Amino acid sequence: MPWLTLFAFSTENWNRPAAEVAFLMDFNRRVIDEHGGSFHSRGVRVRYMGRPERRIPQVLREAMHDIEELTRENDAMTLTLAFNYGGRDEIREAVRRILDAGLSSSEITESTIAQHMQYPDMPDIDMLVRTAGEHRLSNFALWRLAYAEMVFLPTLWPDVTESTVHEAISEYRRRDRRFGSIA
Ligand SMILES: CC(C)=CCC/C(C)=C/CC/C(C)=C/COP(=O)(O)OP(=O)(O)O
Repeated sequence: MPWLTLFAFSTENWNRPAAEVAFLMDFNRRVIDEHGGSFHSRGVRVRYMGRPERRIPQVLREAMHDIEELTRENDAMTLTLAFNYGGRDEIREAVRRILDAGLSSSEITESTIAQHMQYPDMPDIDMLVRTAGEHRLSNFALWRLAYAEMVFLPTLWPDVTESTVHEAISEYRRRDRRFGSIA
């Protein structure tokens, strides 16, 4: 199954001016209102990654929950919206779960950490696309990006079209993924 994850609001984005935060909350609500039905009819499973319980307006939290429930059984693709999400926060949460489960230090492997993240079934990321000419991770998916191919584009997010996506995929196909090996 293909996986696509969009970084829609970070744990640091609360530091933006209140009007911008309100815009992003509203924008994300509109994504659900305007596209939720089409995601469902195309068999897309929509999931939210991050901390919905913290500071998110209730009306948006309910809409997030509803679209997750509606699309739960879909299997054409998983669209994860990283919302109120931070890569460090995700790792911190996994460590907390491991301690709560009473695991001892000898039981901690890389797989144990991955298995205690919010979505243990989520695979490592193959390609990261960062838009707007920025060249940083901004606390996104730190664990799963270990061997991701990074594609940086000058295009601003609102200007991204299908052809921008094809361009990024073509760039990815030119890459030689070695995972620490030599071949
Ligand atoms: C549904 C959807 C995909 C909405 C998109 C709206 C959008 C582009 C929101 C930006 C949110 C975000 C997490 C930016 C990450 O970089 P940053 O700008 O917070 O980090 P930086 O300050 O390090 O550049």
